Amino acid sequence: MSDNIVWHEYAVNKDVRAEQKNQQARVIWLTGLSGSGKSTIANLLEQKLVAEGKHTYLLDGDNVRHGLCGDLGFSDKDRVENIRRISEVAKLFVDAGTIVLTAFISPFRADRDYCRQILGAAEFIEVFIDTPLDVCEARDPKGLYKKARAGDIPHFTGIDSAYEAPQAPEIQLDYVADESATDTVTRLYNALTAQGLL
Ligand SMILES: Nc1ncnc2c1ncn2[C@@H]1O[C@H](COP(=O)(O)OS(=O)(=O)O)[C@@H](OP(=O)(O)O)[C@H]1O
Ligand SMILES: Nc1ncnc2c1ncn2[C@@H]1O[C@H](COP(=O)(O)OP(=O)(O)O)[C@@H](O)[C@H]1O
Repeated sequence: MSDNIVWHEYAVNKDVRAEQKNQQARVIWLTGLSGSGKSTIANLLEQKLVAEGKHTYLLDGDNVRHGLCGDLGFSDKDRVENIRRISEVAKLFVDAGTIVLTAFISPFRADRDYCRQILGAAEFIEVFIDTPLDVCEARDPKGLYKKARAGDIPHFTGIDSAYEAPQAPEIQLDYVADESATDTVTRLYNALTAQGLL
């Protein structure tokens, strides 16, 4: 942090903004391997929340890497910086009273915990999409696993770059063979409401 900077408090704060939107602002942080279903699930869940009149914003790995994080690659160091920036952006959206959905691999526990720490535990909901590597690889929606196995993509998560599974996520979505994405999202939605997280 720079020297000589002082935080300003404003009258219109996070609570006022969230109350105006009639919702509890928070981050629903989806984490899992490439192909585990993060983007698909985030997309369907956001549609469901918007249909209920909620105010949302979806931050997606591939999309953010086209702009804000366009200078970052997939070394451990760059992934740490990627998740740090996303965490700060998510915090700003929560400050704006928004329900934020994030869809990043976010492979390192310490980086997810950083987001939990800067937001506060009540505002950070970690959702582990626990789709096994062999299923993700069989799906291979973008053909990236095939390229990674051929040696064309170095540091690919699950192949030659680590994924540290959450140890105590608020919600764990266990893989259910042949379950549709819509049914998985219903499972997630029901878990969120049952725990009073929406
Ligand atoms: N080396 C390597 N490892 C993993 N993923 C790779 C890699 N190279 C490119 N991609 C594509 O980038 C998407 C992951 O970006 P993220 O910002 O979510 O990654 S991270 O959280 O910083 O680890 C990821 O998107 P998803 O498949 O949606 O997870 C891939 O499309
Ligand atoms: N139950 C499910 N939940 C999520 N995705 C599923 C499910 N069943 C099959 N899929 C498919 O798996 C792929 C997941 O890809 P994607 O959402 O891009 O994952 P990620 O964002 O984690 O890389 C999609 O092609 C999706 O249609």
